[in-house]
Amino acid sequence: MQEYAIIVAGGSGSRMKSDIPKQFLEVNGLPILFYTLRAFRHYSEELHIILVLPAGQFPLWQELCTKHQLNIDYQLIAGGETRFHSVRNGLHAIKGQDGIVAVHDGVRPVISSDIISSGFKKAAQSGTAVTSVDLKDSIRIVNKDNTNTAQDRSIFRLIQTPQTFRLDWMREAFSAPYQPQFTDCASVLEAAGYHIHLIDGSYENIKVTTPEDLQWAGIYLGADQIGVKNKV
Ligand SMILES: Nc1ccn([C@@H]2O[C@H](COP(=O)(O)OP(=O)(O)OP(=O)(O)O)[C@@H](O)[C@H]2O)c(=O)n1
Ligand SMILES: C[C@](O)(CO)[C@H](O)COP(=O)(O)O
Repeated sequence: MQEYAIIVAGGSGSRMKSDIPKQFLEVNGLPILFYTLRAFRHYSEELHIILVLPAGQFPLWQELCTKHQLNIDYQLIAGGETRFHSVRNGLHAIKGQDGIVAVHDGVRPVISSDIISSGFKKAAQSGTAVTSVDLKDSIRIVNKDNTNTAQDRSIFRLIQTPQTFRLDWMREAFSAPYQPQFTDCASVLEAAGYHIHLIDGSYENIKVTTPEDLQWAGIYLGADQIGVKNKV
């Protein structure tokens, strides 16, 4: 079965508060997005990779590819208004009938081949595979009257990407109108009635969102000895 990866990097990065789009910020001398693309290409030479970027960022991206000599085969597609729309644009670029699609945040550069592979295997068996980890902190719910109450954290999981699905199920789910609660692909597939299967992610698989995340990305991507498998 053909495997596809949609790497979404069409956001504005408002929480990073940087002049340069966060997916282009350098970590250990290379743009974040390079590590993500290389991790997926490292997983498989056969993988059809679709990169989704805001159309206005295409020229800057091309400059960076030339500067850093990025030599990876992928298809470039324009992003949309929200993550949901960017994923949908990526899906429209897929012409085949059958396949398995992994959707991954461009700003999660510390992703291993093992996790990518588990997602494709689980989705090929069961249709859905969503990466997740246990919570390590205690959590409390803030009530309407501004009091707060402890929660049982064992019933929660933190959701990461890749999120991997059957292509036909994704197409059906993403034909629905956008809803604000669609913060990831799993919520879209769930709304379409599909059961979401969780697989293990990793604590290193951080989403670079706010400035301090850059330091952790630098440590993980530069580390030899702390179990990170996708160092480039
Ligand atoms: N219209 C959008 C919005 C988000 N994304 C992508 O979805 C991923 C997760 O989103 P997030 O970390 O929130 O990125 P931004 O939307 O860029 O950041 P912020 O919310 O701080 O503005 C990122 O790789 C981002 O580029 C996208 O492809 N298209
Ligand atoms: C898709 C995601 O990374 C899963 O944790 C997350 O939902 C993205 O949220 P964001 O607010 O768009 O960063």
